[in-house]
Amino acid sequence: MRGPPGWLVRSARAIGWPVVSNDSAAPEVPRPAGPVPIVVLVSGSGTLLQALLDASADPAYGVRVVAVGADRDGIEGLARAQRAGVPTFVHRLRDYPDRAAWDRALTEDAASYGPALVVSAGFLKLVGEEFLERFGGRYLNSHNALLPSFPGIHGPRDALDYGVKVAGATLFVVDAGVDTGAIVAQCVVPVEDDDTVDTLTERIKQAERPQLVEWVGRLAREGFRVDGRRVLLGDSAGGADPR
Ligand SMILES: Nc1nc2c(c(=O)[nH]1)N[C@@H](CN(C=O)c1ccc(C(=O)N[C@@H](CCC(=O)O)C(=O)O)cc1)CN2
Ligand SMILES: NCC(=O)N[C@@H]1O[C@H](COP(=O)([O-])[O-])[C@@H](O)[C@H]1O
Repeated sequence: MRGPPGWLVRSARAIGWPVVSNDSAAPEVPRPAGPVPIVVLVSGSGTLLQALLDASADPAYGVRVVAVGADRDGIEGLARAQRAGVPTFVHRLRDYPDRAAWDRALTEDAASYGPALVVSAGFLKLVGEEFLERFGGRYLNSHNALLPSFPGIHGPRDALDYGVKVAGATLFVVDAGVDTGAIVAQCVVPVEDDDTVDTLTERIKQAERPQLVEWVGRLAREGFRVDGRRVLLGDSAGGADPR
């Protein structure tokens, strides 16, 4: 995958946030002062979201969760956002005539908060073309398996069924495939002989939370670009320091 195309760079910059790009014609702009705004998408208990909320309480982290979106009501992830005073929005697939209409509503709501990055943290829906056109190259997903093994929504179960000896989590830049985007970071945990899906899922999450916090912070603070299968941080990407 190439870096974001020129029009996407311009649309990100239109809201005041630089996207480091392969497009040498796209002018660099200085990063605005203040924390980098992110929108987080959730479908469940939201412990990854909580890790981001906790980290962003420290101004030195440099990231602010400006909104939390979900595909369902009544989940602890939304309650965590509300307790933190963060606005929420919900779009249930079944409330829309088709998937494209749902994708458009999700895209528009997320975009209305002006995020520099969107982060899926346990969001159990595939986003569509409109979402990827708006947020392509700046939409991250944390997945509870060591990609490219065990994509989908049952990573720990599929890993156990296969009999692997290590499992883990992958943070990647989402593309149009399912869990196929360029990898930002991976962490590894052992699989124990007596593991159940629940124990392995929890062990993975314990490693996944600090990984997510560390890398969302670095990507947001330093800028990045996608070069083929590699994700390069601002300085190593040869781009201008976004600060
Ligand atoms: N276009 C993409 N959207 C998203 C990706 C992605 O790689 N490409 N990653 C996800 C999260 N994800 C795993 O990390 C994931 C989410 C959902 C599915 C999926 O098959 N969902 C079904 C519904 C399944 C169900 O609810 O039982 C669906 O959307 O219809 C696979 C992987 C974030 N979005
Ligand atoms: N493929 C998507 C997927 O399965 N995502 C996984 O859901 C969990 C969310 O936990 P949380 O709700 O406690 O943050 C995380 O482990 C995340 O990788």
